[in-house]
Amino acid sequence: MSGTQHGARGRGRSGGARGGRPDRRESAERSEAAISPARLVAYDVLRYVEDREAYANLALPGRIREAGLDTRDAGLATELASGALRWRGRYDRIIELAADREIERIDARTRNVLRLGVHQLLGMRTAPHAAVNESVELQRRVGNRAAAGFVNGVLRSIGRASNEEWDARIAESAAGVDDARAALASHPAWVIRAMQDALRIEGREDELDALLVADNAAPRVNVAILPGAGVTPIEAAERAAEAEVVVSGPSPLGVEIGGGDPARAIAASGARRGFARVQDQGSQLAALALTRARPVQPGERWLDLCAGPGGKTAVLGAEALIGGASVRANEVAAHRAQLVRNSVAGVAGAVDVVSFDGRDDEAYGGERFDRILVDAPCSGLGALRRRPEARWRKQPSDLPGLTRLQAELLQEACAHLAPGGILAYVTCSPHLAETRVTVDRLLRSRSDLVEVDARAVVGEVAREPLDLPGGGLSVQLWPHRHGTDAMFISLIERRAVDS
Ligand SMILES: C[S@@+](CC[C@H](N)C(=O)[O-])C[C@H]1O[C@@H](n2cnc3c(N)ncnc32)[C@H](O)[C@@H]1O
Repeated sequence: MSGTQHGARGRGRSGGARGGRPDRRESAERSEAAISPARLVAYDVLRYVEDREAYANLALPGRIREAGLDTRDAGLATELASGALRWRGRYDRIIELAADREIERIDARTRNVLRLGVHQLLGMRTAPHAAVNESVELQRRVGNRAAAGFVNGVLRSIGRASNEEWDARIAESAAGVDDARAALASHPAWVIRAMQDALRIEGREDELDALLVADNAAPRVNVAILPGAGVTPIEAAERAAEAEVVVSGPSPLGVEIGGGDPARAIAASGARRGFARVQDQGSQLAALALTRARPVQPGERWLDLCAGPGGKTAVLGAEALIGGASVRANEVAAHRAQLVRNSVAGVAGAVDVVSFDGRDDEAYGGERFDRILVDAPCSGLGALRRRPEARWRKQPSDLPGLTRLQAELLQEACAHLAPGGILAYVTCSPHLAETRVTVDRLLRSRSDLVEVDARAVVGEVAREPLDLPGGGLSVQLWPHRHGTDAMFISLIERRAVDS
C-alpha cells in the first residue's frame, strides 16, 4: 500500500460493524469538521476489535460500506487497520520508548490513534508531517482533546528515527532475547515458543525468523477450483488471466489471485457456480488428504464432524460426487451450519447438513462412516497471517479447554469410524498440544487405531514436491515454507478387524 496523501476528505458517517456504534458525543464531534474517512474507519475497527472482540476481517467491510469509501480509501482503511493490529506488539514498544510511559497507562482511544500514526510513519510511506497532523486531528475528533499535544509529541519523536534505529532501541531495552524477538516480530512470546517447539521436532528451528516474517505478511488470496467445475485450474487461470489469476501453490485445485476482486476473478474463471471458492491451499490439501488417501468405493459414507463454515465440506462434496460417495456434514453452531449449507449449494446432492454437538450420538445419526474429517476447533495459531488481531486475543489459558474438546471429539469420531475406515485429524494450528500430543494420546488409548503415512498421501496429492522434514507420519504445513496456513494433518485408520 502506498502512502496516505490520498487527499480525499469527507464526512465520516457514524455507525458500527457487528453492532458497534460510536457514542453520541463522538458522533457530534465528528460532525464538526471533515476528517480523512479512511482513518476514521480504521480507528473504529481498532476500537471494535478492542472493545467488542470484533474480527477485523468482518468489521472492516461493514464499516467501509457504511462510510461509503471508494476503492482507494477502502484499501487505505484496510492497510491502516490491519497493519496497526498486526504490528501492535512492536508499535506499542516503540510508543512506550518514545512516550516513556507504559502502554497500559495511555488511555485506550489515544493508544489506538498512536498505533495508527506509528503504522503510517514506520509501516507505510506516509510523509511524516501528514501522518502526525492527521493523527492529531483524529485525536481531537475521537479522543481526549487535551491529549492532542501528547500525540503530536510522541509521533514527532517516533518519526525522527528510522525503523532500524527503533529496532536497535527495542533490542537494547528488552528484558532478554525472547522479549526482544517478541517485540521485534510483533508476536506474543508464548506463541513464538509454541512455533519454535513445532519447528524443533522437524529439526528446523532455524526457520523461526522466516516463519515470523511470513506471519506478518498479508497472504495472497487463493481459490479452489473444485473437481466437477467444468474447467481445470489451468483453464480457469487462462480464462481469468485479466483478473491476475495464476496457477500457483501446492494444491492441485489451487489458483492464486495476484490482486483485485476475488469475486470478479471467480466469475471470470468459467467454473460452474459454487465450484470456485476462496480457500487457503493448506485447507484444500487437508480435505484432499482424506478423500485421496485411497480410492473411493461407490456408496461410501463420509462425515465432516466440525464442518462450519463449510470450506472443506465443499471439497469433500465435490470429491464424493465424482466417486459415488455421500457426505454428512455436522456443525454444532446453527448459524454456522447454515453457512455450510450455502457453501455446498453446488454439490448439495452429495451432502446433508445437520447441527449437533460432535460429542453426542445424534451427530452420527446411528451410522458408522468410511471416512471422517475432524477439522477440530483450535487456537487458530496457524492462520495469523489472515487474522491480524488473533495473536493478541489468544491466551495460553485457552489451550486446556481446546485440547480437551479436541480429544473428546476424536474419541467419539473414532467410535463411529467403520472398521477399515480412515479419519483425518486437522487443525489450523501448529501448537504441539493441539497436534502431535493429541494424536499420540488418542493412539495410546485405542489399540484398534493406527496412524497412516499422511506425508506420503499429501506428497502424492500435491502439485509440487513438498518439503516435509522430520521423521513422523503427520504433515505440518507452514506459511514460510509452503505458502499455506500452518495446517496440521494426521491420518488415522481403524483396523479392519478389531484386535
Ligand atoms: C476449524 S473450524 C472448521 C472449519 C471447516 N472445516 C472449514 O473448512 O470451513 C471448527 C468448527 O467446529 C465447530 N465446533 C466447535 N465445537 C464443536 C462440537 N462440539 N461439535 C461440532 N462442531 C464443533 C466450530 O463451531 C467451528 O465451526
